[in-house]
Amino acid sequence: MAPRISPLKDARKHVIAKTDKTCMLNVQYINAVKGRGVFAKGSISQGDFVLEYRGDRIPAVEAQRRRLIYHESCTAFLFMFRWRGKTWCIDAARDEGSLGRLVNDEHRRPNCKMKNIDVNGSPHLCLFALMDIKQGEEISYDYGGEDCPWRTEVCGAITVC
Ligand SMILES: C[S@@+](CC[C@H](N)C(=O)[O-])C[C@H]1O[C@@H](n2cnc3c(N)ncnc32)[C@H](O)[C@@H]1O
Repeated sequence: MAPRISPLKDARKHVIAKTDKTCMLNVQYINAVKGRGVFAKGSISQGDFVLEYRGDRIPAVEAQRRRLIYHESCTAFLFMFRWRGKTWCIDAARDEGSLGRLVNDEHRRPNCKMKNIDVNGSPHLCLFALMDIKQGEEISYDYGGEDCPWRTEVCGAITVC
């Protein structure tokens, strides 16, 4: 059997090639509230690189401008992060078929974590598995922040989460 490639090397390989692990992941429609999600087609081991959140990398000021002009459903694709002392954003609003933009939020028991990795001097947001993930499980991570309305609203009723 071929030796296991390190998760970081695997991430860099996919970042450079701009590819998703479509042999390991697929997209499924979940329901009208959540929309689509990304699911494991096979088992994923704790620590593995899962996918990159790909999109346009833009400075915070440009993200702010786009937030004002985008339809509300598109602002969910603006992922803010810090890099070298400044705030940046990956804007994945444009659907280019990448899987990263379709991963849903889970703040109680996420199975992945978003990490910022340096590839040839540029930051890239990559998901790594926090635990072993079984075939058929939904890939999730904690979006962070506190402004995710679905965490507290269920069919119009307010619940305590
Ligand atoms: C980055 S998109 C994720 C992909 C999205 N599900 C789709 O089908 O396009 C973020 C949006 O997905 C939905 N979403 C993400 N996590 C959710 C959750 N835990 N419960 C309900 N909706 C969620 C919200 O509508 C959110 O604005």
